[in-house]
Amino acid sequence: MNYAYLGPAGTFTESALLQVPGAADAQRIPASNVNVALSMVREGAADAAMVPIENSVEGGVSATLDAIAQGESLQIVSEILVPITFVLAVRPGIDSLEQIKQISTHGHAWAQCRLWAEANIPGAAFTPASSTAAGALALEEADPPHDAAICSPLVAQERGLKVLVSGVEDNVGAVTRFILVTRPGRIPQPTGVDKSTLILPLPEDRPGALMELLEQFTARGVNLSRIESRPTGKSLGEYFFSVDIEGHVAEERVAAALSGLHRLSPKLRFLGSYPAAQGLEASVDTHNSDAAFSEARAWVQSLRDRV
Ligand SMILES: O=C(O)C(=O)C[C@]1(C(=O)O)C=C[C@@H](O)C=C1
Repeated sequence: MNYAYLGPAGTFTESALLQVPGAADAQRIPASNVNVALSMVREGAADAAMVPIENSVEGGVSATLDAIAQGESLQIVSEILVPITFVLAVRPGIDSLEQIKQISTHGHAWAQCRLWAEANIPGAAFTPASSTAAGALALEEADPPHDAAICSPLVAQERGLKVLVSGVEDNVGAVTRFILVTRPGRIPQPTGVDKSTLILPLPEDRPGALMELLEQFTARGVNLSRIESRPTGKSLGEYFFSVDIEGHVAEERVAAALSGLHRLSPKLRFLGSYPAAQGLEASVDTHNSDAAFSEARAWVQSLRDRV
């Protein structure tokens, strides 16, 4: 196996990848952005890609949500959670916060440190970097493009960067969720604590259309753990929904919800069922259990057999 990931080395995405069994000894290919990492999988240059999808403070990572919703189909095979803490690393010659005029980091990291930055370096101009590690590595250049970078403590330590302040995040205990993506293939076996990800286009723009889709989950006792709307990019006001549900397609109630959704929105995209990184086994009412579904199906069949 070889793995593409949002690079360069030292990103939080690489920390997530290193949690995948075997990845530490496998070939790891840094990509300059999420689209490049996913294209490498689509084109066969990588077997899998690790990309960020959701942060507990900043919400969904739009680049990933959009890239997996369109283009050739991909499949999520696992998810990894990484606790997030940031340090403020500076270029040589910077000894105080007042000297910082230019700062860089990944947009998602900046959003997680905005209040700290407003209070402590109010005059500093922000330039987005392709990742936290890319912003930090630029500090090593002969003539760095910025005075400071917000990055992981690990990359600062590994590169021997000068850290002026640690723990600059606004929310202690933040977590980012990453997904491991492959070309469509076998779906991981259910573990009892699983998630499934779907892309749901609204079949038509009319009152109650979203409600009808959501009812498919409610009626089968399927819990949603994330729902986000994203523009399709085609015209103003045209959106699709990116949804995570608790449960595995091998479970009857999930399969029944999917089949109802497919009738309402035939262009829906199933992005995979995979083990949840945390959580409890979904509590399923007796009437939504696999046994209740098979019994009901057998009963209806017995009636249809008499036709
Ligand atoms: O820049 C990195 O190090 C990343 O792995 C990307 C990313 C993200 O996209 O959210 C990952 C974790 C942090 O929340 C900040 C940035």
